[in-house]
Amino acid sequence: MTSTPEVVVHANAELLAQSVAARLVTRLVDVQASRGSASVVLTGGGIGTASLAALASAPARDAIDWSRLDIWWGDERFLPTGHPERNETGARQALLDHVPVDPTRVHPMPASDGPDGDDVEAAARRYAAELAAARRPEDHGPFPSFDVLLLGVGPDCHVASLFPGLPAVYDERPVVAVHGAPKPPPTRISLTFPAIQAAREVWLLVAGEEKAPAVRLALSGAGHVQVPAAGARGRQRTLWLLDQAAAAQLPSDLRRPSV
Ligand SMILES: O=C1O[C@H](COP(=O)(O)O)[C@@H](O)[C@H](O)[C@H]1O
Repeated sequence: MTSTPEVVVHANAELLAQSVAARLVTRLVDVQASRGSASVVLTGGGIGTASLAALASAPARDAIDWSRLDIWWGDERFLPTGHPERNETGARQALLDHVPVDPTRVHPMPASDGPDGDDVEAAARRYAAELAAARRPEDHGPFPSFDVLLLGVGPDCHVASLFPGLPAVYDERPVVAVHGAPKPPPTRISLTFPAIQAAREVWLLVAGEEKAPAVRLALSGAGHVQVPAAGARGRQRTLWLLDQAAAAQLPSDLRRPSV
């Protein structure tokens, strides 16, 4: 069972990033108050990383108990540790290096110089095992039901590293290796739809006019094989957080301004 998408449009990318940061504070604080700890899945990409930087700069960030937050990734570029193109590197620089996270609760996807070397299939299995070890009895699969799962959207409608028509969009395993991604680097690791759709809330962050056709397609009833963003839905909430440029091709009944 997944939720119907809601759309919120902000005036520009900067306000969008600040709004995502504010929403994260509110949601994670609420979850921690009710359940003790919370989990978030991070995304790479321009607006995803800008949102993390906005969170690092937000005074309210200290309302989050960073020591009771599990941090996962939705996808990773399979490159050496610390490579500037790794999503982990961007997230650490933008946010994680600036807040008191518990290092044992930060779960980056393996790097190509990690314990499995350049065996990306083994690295994907390793991440699946790490997810399985973190699942609780109330979860909806061999992985945690994440509280908030953040995704960027590519102009080709990809989310995480689920690219249109590639085998990963059909895969039932929670984590897979991706070969031949059309966006560099070609080798990646990604969560798949079963893990994404088990999240309580999925938030898609999209900025820029080059993304407007992808946003329109994803919200017009397209299938998830050719339009992976259309399959990104949370069990309780699916929130499309857009700037005006990304929302430009949406029918007016789907655009809800932020004020
Ligand atoms: O390669 C990736 O791209 C997407 C979108 O990035 P953007 O810069 O176009 O916003 C991102 O969500 C994903 O995590 C990343 O690996």
